[in-house]
Amino acid sequence: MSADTEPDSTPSESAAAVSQETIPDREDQALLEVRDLDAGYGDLQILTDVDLDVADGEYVTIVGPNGAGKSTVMKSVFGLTNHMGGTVIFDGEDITGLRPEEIIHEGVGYVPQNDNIFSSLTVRENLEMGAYILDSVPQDALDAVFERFPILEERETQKAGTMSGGQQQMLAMGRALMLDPSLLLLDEPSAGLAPDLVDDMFDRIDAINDDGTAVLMVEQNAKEALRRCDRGYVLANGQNRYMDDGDVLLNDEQVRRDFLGG
Ligand SMILES: Nc1ncnc2c1ncn2[C@@H]1O[C@H](COP(=O)(O)OP(=O)(O)OP(=O)(O)O)[C@@H](O)[C@H]1O
Repeated sequence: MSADTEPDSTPSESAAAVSQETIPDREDQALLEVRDLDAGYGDLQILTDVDLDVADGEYVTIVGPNGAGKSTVMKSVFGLTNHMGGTVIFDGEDITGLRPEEIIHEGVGYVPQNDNIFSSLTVRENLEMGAYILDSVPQDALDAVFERFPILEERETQKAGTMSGGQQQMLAMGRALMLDPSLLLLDEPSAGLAPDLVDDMFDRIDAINDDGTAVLMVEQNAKEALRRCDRGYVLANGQNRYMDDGDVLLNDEQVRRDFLGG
């Protein structure tokens, strides 16, 4: 569904339409706080007044129609869009307008949807690139990634571009985990995966989150994402529409009808 054909939904009774009043009070444990974010590309504004919170260790997902601006939210948190207004606070620091290299330093890892590996480099070289901001590659981080994704150790010397889609996605995640981020941004991690690999990918994301890393994920596979996450946001036309616990959104009649295909 394109942005200009999005349904003109109104808040339903159960799922909470987002306003400052409905954002939970997570002041004590807030890791990421996005407030009134306006952002876009060049002069083109895509996001308007977007609010979003991720608590320490929380698993949050953003769903919504094609072109809603979901990826733009992720890119904006990671300093890859033109910032036009509002603030992004991470772990108590104002990271609004910082460059991606600076944001990585703060503890945010980002796995983009496309072009998320270096195809001509080996698996190991890709992982080492994940730690490029450090003077040397931390062996314990490499060991932890290999432990989490044993296939990457098996394929250590293989050119990344020759691996399957699922393995490349694991590599992209592994690279982002090399700096042990406290927040991992995942843009469409199941995109392009064979159906039998999608569940495995979601299980791996669950495991990363269970080990304490907060996750902010954009997914087209909205129902499964809402099933797995703690809390979800529905974004449409570059604006917040709903925010609630994943299962509340999943079971909300209007959200289902307008955004989840019934
Ligand atoms: N680099 C760019 N330059 C200009 N416009 C862009 C750029 N990237 C995205 N857009 C536009 O921003 C809008 C939001 O795109 P975005 O990719 O954030 O949406 P999305 O919700 O992630 O969609 P999808 O589910 O299709 O990936 C779209 O109209 C898109 O065409």
